Amino acid sequence: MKIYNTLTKQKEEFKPLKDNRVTIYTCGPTVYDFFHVGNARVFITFDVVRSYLKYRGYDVVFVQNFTDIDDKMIKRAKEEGITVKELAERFIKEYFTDADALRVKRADVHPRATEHIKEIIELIEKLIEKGYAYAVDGDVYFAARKFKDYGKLSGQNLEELEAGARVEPGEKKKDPMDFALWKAKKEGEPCWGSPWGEGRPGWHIECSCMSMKYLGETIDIHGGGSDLIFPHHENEIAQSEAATGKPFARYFMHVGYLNVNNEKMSKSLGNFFTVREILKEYNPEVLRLFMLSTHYRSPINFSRELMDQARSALERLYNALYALKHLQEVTGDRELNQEERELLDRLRSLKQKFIDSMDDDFNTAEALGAIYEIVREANTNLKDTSSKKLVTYTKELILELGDILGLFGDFGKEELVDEEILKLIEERQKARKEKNYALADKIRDELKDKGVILEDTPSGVRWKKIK
Ligand SMILES: Nc1ncnc2c1ncn2[C@@H]1O[C@H](COP(=O)(O)OP(=O)(O)OP(=O)(O)O)[C@@H](O)[C@H]1O
Ligand SMILES: [Zn+2]
Repeated sequence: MKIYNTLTKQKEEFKPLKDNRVTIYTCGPTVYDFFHVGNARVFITFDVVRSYLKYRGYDVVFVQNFTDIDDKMIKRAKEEGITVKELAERFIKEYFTDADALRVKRADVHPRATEHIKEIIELIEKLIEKGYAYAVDGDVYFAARKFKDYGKLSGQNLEELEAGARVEPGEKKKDPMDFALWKAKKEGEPCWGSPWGEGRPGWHIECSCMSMKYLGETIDIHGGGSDLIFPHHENEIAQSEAATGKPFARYFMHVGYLNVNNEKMSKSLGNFFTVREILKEYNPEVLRLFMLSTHYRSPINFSRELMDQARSALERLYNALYALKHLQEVTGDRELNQEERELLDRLRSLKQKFIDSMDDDFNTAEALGAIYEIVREANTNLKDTSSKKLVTYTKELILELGDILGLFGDFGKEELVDEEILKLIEERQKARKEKNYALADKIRDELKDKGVILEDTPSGVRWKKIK
């Protein structure tokens, strides 16, 4: 299988460092607010990467941190009149609520920066010892120029890096390219004791430290959004490789931006929707299907129109599954005939197409294409005279492939009806009997708003719930 590696700017054959074991670290959220749909793209992408690697038989160890101390955290805590710790506790909880709703599986470890201060200090001490870092008045900086490979990830040379570098007010670095490992305490800020006085860690060092602690000095895959390539991941490489003399991560994967009107969705621009808001309107799988319909490295534009299209596509997929479930009940158990064997061959090659697409740098858009083709084959070729074996195979295949993408988790849950819905369906049936089609349509719309889709079949009305 191939992965596009930002380090080499090309697709490379993926081979884990150690046998079958794959170690992944992704940069998680700064927990000062609810996360937005742009952040969710990264979480969903790596959720799929992880579950596909597992599907392919790898033993995956996955770590995603929480940044629970930085300028944004301090500022927001002040505004809210609470401590940074209270703020972090609150939004870590909210993160899990939303991530669970999106069916993003929990990482094996979710380490927090503030719980690794001791290890962070040890790493900084090591960098000072090796001559890569220096302390000035309680701050510690990394001397970027000392690390000869600085710029290798973002592909920038020294002049370009110098042109972009600047010294912020209050910083005491010797060179604009240097960056902070430790920041001396400012009045009213949370702080920890250190050999350089009270202070707090910089942002980049936490990830180097926690990645190495939980996954080893060299890991297989390091990921995040493309905005992290520079300076965050560049600095992580410099710090870690300067300390160990070993490669930090073998493959860097970066997720493209989720945009709104061609501008990156971000809190600072104010053009964001939280996942919490979006899930009031859409089923979580609609958001997943929407995201996965584009390759993870390409930009996506977020819009209601595209979300609505994803909703219709998801409905069609569920419809096909329900139709297959119905067929399972009415078909007979017999061996496949010639035509059916040919159909089975086509279904098997579509499964292979799914795998080939995912093997090609996790091309979920094409992989979904294979699922749509399987559904098309099912819709046109399977009927109540088909072999039950083939019907079952097709249904299970769609569920198996969908599961890798975190889809169809609602399948089979339609029996959990609420009373109100049943009552409305009954009223609509009554209206139809009385030929009061205006009322019947009104009720159908009302149900639709509740996410209930009705289907009138010769054997009566069937329905399912998709938000
Ligand atoms: N619009 C976006 N599209 C894709 N990924 C994004 C987007 N915005 C943020 N990310 C990613 O989300 C993850 C969580 O990061 P973090 O919580 O620091 O977000 P953030 O930088 O505060 O977001 P914002 O850019 O809105 O301030 C990071 O991997 C980041 O690269
Ligand atoms: Zn990070």
